[in-house]
Amino acid sequence: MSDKKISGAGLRGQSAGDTALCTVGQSGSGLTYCGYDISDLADNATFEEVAYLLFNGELPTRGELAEYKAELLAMRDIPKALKEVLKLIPKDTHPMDVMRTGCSFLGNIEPEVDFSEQNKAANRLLAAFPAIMCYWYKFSHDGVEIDCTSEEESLGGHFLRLLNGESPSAQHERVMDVSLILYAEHEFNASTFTARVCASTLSDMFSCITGAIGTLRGPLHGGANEAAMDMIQKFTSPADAKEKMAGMLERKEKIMGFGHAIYRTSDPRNVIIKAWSEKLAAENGDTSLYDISVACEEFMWDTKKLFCNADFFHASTYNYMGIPTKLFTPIFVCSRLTGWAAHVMEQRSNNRIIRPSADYTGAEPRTVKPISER
Ligand SMILES: CC(=O)SCCNC(=O)CCNC(=O)[C@H](O)C(C)(C)COP(=O)(O)OP(=O)(O)OC[C@H]1O[C@@H](n2cnc3c(N)ncnc32)[C@H](O)[C@@H]1OP(=O)(O)O
Ligand SMILES: O=C([O-])CC(=O)C(=O)O
Repeated sequence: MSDKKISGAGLRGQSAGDTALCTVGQSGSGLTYCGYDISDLADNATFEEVAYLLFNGELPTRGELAEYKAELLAMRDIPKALKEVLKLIPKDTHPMDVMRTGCSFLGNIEPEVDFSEQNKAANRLLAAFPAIMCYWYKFSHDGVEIDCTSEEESLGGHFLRLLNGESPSAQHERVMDVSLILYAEHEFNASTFTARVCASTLSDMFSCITGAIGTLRGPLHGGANEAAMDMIQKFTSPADAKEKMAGMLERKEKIMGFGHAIYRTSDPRNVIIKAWSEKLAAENGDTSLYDISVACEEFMWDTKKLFCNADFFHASTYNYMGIPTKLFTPIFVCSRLTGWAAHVMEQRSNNRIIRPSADYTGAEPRTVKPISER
């Protein structure tokens, strides 16, 4: 697969516009946000700094960061009307549909009136998404109406606090922070492109993000972290994993969490999240899920030259932190919102409606026969 030409269906290999936000597969370890390598950001920045970077083009100073974090902290709670809507959504609804509805409804009651409010709208969603997810989850699953505020310093810590009702350990807070950094931005991926197409019609921020959530939901995109978890938890050992994966490949099934539309030999986010998965496995004392995941990685590379994308080791990482599988993709939303919103702003700053052409493959020109003659 490494020598496969990037062309053909799915607009692969075609440039669909300019961006100053991100490069994928070009320099450094292969992923940069506004010129910063992803491994540098994962080692030396926080998610709030990355959000600020994507929205403003520069990393914040100490003062700017403190101000930004205070602004986000003040916007974490969600309105009563939104809580009432979330309470109506059944327990067996997919949480991505909850995120989509939550985002859309917030746009009903706190609309972006004009583009001068775009940063406010983006920051509001960034601050409120953990509450939308956890309020619905805790109410529908445990019948508990949680307090959606917290004094946790980071958004990652805030999410874990709402989910578990207690402050996370420093290690878990940092893992969540790194995970949010890794998922924040990725150039013209399918969900971001959705957001940009919507933005190009001069639609509002909430519509752009709602559409992007629907696109991220699919298992070929963000939904792969959940699908990978469903798969690895069926494997009983590394040997069992290899045997069952061989069967899946024989049946021409897609193995979720492997392969990528742009990267050819590795996804730079994998090595970072994999290292955290290993640390959490050691902390947990039961390394079997990590060992199984490593066996999957080896098997897929040896047999198909397919590598883990960002999603694969996120599955074991989140599982080791006790996060329910169905919340994996919504966490991706909490992070990627930053990339989506930054692309909406960028599209608006130099807009032309996105409207490609199609090659027609249908019937030759013909006339309508009266219905009595058909
Ligand atoms: C954060 C993210 O969104 S990362 C992506 C998450 N998605 C997944 O993990 C889903 C599983 N992976 C896939 O379906 C694909 O690799 C995608 C959607 C990510 C990329 O799709 P494409 O760009 O079409 O893949 P690509 O052209 O590299 O595929 C090459 C070949 O490898 C096969 N292949 C690619 N990924 C996989 C996989 N995970 N399992 C089995 N076979 C695969 C393809 O079927 C294709 O075979 P073919 O040439 O016989 O048709
Ligand atoms: O770029 C892509 O096609 C998918 C991806 O990895 C992402 O959105 O993070």
